[in-house]
Amino acid sequence: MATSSTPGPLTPGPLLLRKPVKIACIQLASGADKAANLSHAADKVREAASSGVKIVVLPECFNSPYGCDYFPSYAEELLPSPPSPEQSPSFHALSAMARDNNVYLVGGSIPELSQTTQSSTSSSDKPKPTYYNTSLTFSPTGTLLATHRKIHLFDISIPGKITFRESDVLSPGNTLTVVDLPEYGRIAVAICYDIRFPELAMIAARQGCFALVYPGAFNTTTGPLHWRLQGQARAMDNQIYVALCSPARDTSAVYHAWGHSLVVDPMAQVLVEADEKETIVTAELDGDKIEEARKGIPLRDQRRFDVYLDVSKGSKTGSEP
Ligand SMILES: NC(=O)CCC(=O)C(=O)O
Repeated sequence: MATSSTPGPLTPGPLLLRKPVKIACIQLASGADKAANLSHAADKVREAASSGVKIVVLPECFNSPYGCDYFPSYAEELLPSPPSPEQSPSFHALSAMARDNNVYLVGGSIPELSQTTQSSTSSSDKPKPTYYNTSLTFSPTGTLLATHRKIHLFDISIPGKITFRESDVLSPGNTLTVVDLPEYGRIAVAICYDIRFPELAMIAARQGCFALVYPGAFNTTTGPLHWRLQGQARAMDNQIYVALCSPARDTSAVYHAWGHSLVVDPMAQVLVEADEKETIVTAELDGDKIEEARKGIPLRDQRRFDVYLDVSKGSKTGSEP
């Protein structure tokens, strides 16, 4: 199940990933038709599972176009859990994809609608819609294991290139998501822009995860600069596997995703990387590789938390402003 706490003691090395496991990132081509996107995703999950994959990852906003104008009209209610099929066709489709193919499924992300009632002194309390960018992870029996709401919203402005403000429409989540996959170990799930915040990845790694999994949709400005680099950096910092799963690029859409879904190993080597077209990339994850990396370069035992106990407050010895 998902946890959201401060880091506990490190899990002893060999237990991080109990046995090798094959992961797939489905670089899905989706369009404006949600039902068609769900059905296409189901076909691709079946295809991935037929090659022995046990952990399948879908991209950010896999069932809709990506953009602030689209979030409200594609949003689904996820509460109560499980929601009814009317509230969330995507929840039910993802659960069936996991169950029918006997895989763990990190179900990309979907826009989530949460109807919160504002308490007020007036007699008519009106529900206020709140939207999140939310990732659901299912077990091989189709049970929901974790819900991650994107914590860091994608608000950037690079003049002449790209301006995007998720926070115009979306609200941020507030919890780190670590998911136990009983046969294998733990993974962390976060969404796209979350990858730019190494603190999140480090906490997850220190909670004993063997992989950081990011459904994402970088763009054609920052993608070539930072997508692969971020994946390699998080893997290198934490000596852990990293999987990034993008939508395929659709140049007729408003937002042009970078693509290039990839898997990086604990020594920060890219094991597999797509181009921009629809495809499935797979890689075998092996716990021994994590141990090997950590034995050779023993960062775990060399950290100086006595010096940088809390980065938000500067160094512990504190000579900087
Ligand atoms: N969907 C996103 O969060 C995009 C993030 C991105 O492109 C970046 O540069 O960061």
